[in-house]
Amino acid sequence: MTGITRKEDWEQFRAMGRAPEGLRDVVLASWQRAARQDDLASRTRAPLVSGDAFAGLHQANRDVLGAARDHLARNLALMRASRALMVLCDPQGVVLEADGCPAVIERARDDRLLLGGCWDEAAIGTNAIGTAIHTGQPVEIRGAEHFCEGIQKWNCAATPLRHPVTGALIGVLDITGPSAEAQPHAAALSLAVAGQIVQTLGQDLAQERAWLLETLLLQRVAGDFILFDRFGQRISGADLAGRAGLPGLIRALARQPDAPDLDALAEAVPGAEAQILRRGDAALGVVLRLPRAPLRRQGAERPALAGRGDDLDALAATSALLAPLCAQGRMLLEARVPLLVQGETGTGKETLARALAGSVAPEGPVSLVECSALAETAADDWPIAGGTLVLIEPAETPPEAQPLLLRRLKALAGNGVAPVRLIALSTPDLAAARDAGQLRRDLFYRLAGAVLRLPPLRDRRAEILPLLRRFAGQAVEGSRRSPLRFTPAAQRVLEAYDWPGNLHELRNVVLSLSALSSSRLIDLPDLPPEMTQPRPPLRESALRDRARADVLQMIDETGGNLAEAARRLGIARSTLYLKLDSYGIRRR
Ligand SMILES: Nc1ncnc2c1ncn2[C@@H]1O[C@H](COP(=O)(O)OP(=O)(O)OP(=O)(O)O)[C@@H](O)[C@H]1O
Repeated sequence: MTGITRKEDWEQFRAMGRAPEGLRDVVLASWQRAARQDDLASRTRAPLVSGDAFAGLHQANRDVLGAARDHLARNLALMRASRALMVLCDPQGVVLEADGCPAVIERARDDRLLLGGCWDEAAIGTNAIGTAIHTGQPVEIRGAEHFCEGIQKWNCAATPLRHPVTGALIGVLDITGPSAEAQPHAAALSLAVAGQIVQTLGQDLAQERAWLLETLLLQRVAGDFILFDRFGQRISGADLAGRAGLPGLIRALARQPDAPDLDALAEAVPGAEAQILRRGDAALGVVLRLPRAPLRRQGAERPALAGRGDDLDALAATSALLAPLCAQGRMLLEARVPLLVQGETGTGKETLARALAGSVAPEGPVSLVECSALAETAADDWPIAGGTLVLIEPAETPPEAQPLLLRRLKALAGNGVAPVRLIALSTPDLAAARDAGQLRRDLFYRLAGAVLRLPPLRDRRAEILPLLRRFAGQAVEGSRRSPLRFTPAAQRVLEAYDWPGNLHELRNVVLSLSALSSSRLIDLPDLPPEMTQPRPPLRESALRDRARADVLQMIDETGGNLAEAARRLGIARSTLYLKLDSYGIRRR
């Protein structure tokens, strides 16, 4: 602890630039910065931002203001009793909130230690707010340690506030009182209240993250995704942190959700689709849906996820139900019978197709084609020299592209030199799509040489716990966290749940729980409420009515956009069409 800085010390420094003995380093460094600014010494009070600018700052800093509100109110009586003010500033030192002893407020008004006053060092020299911002450390500045004489009537103690997620400076909490009156605990109190505000902000943000995860779970997102909060921090999903500028892009997206820079995003993650998640008017996060493997050209390198021979063995070993499917699939594919793999979303159709392709033709390329993206003219780059062609959702092939698809398939079959193996993956019943006139009959018979049906997870309950453990392990890969464990009660609920989104849903639930759990042990209260709340038994007709109501509500919510409605329901578009048909609803 060093001695008290007297007015003479400050005058000596001003006149001769000589630092008084015992002056604290933090004060000396700040004085030297201030002395380099020509016009600063003559300032008598802090500058004021305009009313409009202040309103903008209030809005921009609403998170920290919201987190601070209760703490400021709770300390008001103490501030009044100790003849002091508690002041909250933004990261540039502009006062956003100030309250305390009325007599002190009156005096502080003259110096503009009030809403909109700017207490940055560059604006009014050495003071606790400005110096805490400059150094990033808590600091106390007493009486004559202030560089501008007009504000030497104050003692102030300030603590920088740091964002609980990003660590960025988000404001300053300051306690100021007259220098003639001792404020022995001001520094400690400023430190304590600043800590409480940051803690509350952290809790608010944790709630936001939980809301984002729940929202995503309810949407039953199929396929791979990455969920970000509005600060560009990844909450769940694949780690693409290495992609240049991705967090910045996500922050920009969440800040300006109505004019997203989709070009920049497409450049960072080609083919990804961004959806802003909003609660009321506030954009709280962004989910990036990652593209499926794109169309692969002949001879293209095998996709990273491509199956290998041992993948099929591993898949077969998962359950007694998958083993015969894997064995039959392999024999059929070896005999070049076109395979149709049929199953609800997330039952593992693509995984099975890749494993089959890898086991039968380990060296050949695996080419995936999204049939919904086929156009009348765009199939020239199909592989025709061996390998496996996987057609995803053939029922979604636009009608105008179906003749071309048929011609292509005929050509592939007739290529005796290096014939292509064919696997089609369909979520809706492809025969029903054929009967509904959605898919040409000749196309259907060319694709469905043999049908492999992947049952939904609710009919493969023996796989649930092993999958749970596998996904829990995947969730912590590359991190120091330990895999989640599940209490017996939680395991029973998870095993009994119906999993309408199948493995996608199971994986999403485990990834989300893993991201949120600090204890690493999941019990009943941690599970999504829809799993633990008892549901009254419904008769079949009531079930159908409810499903119909859900579908219609989603279509309503998406303004009639069927593709979007299907995506949010977690079903293929063709399935939605079939459902609408079965409800007797005509679509445009
Ligand atoms: N046996 C398995 N073990 C572990 N993970 C699996 C297994 N089978 C599938 N998965 C994972 O489950 C998810 C769903 O699998 P997949 O994408 O193959 O299903 P799908 O039926 O093709 O889904 P969709 O109809 O939505 O395209 C994927 O994340 C996949 O990696």
